[in-house]
Amino acid sequence: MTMKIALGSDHGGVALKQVLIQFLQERDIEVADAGTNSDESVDYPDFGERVALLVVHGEADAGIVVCGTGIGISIAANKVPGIRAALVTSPEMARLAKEHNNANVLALGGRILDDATATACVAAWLDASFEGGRHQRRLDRITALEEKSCR
Ligand SMILES: O=C(CO)[C@H](O)[C@H](O)COP(=O)(O)O
Repeated sequence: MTMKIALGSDHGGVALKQVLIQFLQERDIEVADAGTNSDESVDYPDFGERVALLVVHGEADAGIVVCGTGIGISIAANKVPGIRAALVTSPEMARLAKEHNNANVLALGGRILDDATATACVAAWLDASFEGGRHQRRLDRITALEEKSCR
């Protein structure tokens, strides 16, 4: 079955988002582009929310969010219960974000990473598998924390 990934960015991440869309399509991965699609200044929480909702509603298998640093848009995506957005700057972090954290959203900085490093991060995240075990116990604690703080 084809995997579907939702991508969203602000103006600081739009150029990298386009590079990543092409990279994913070359790997036969279906893409849902949640915008933005120009250099015009926009607010990253809107696009972090869009991607996060596509993922938690099951309309995408996972998401990628990009802003200038990746910081703001990852904070925004992580406000949606069920999202584990990981901001990474290296392929090793990206691999561990899947193996240990089962990150369902990858966050990248369009003004921080060059295209080759960013695509290597995405490849490492996609190719890795969640290890479960002690890591699942910790994710269960995060889910419990979400439920506790939403009450
Ligand atoms: O990285 C970001 C948030 O973490 C944004 O992309 C950045 O703050 C946008 O800045 P500006 O409006 O000056 O282009």
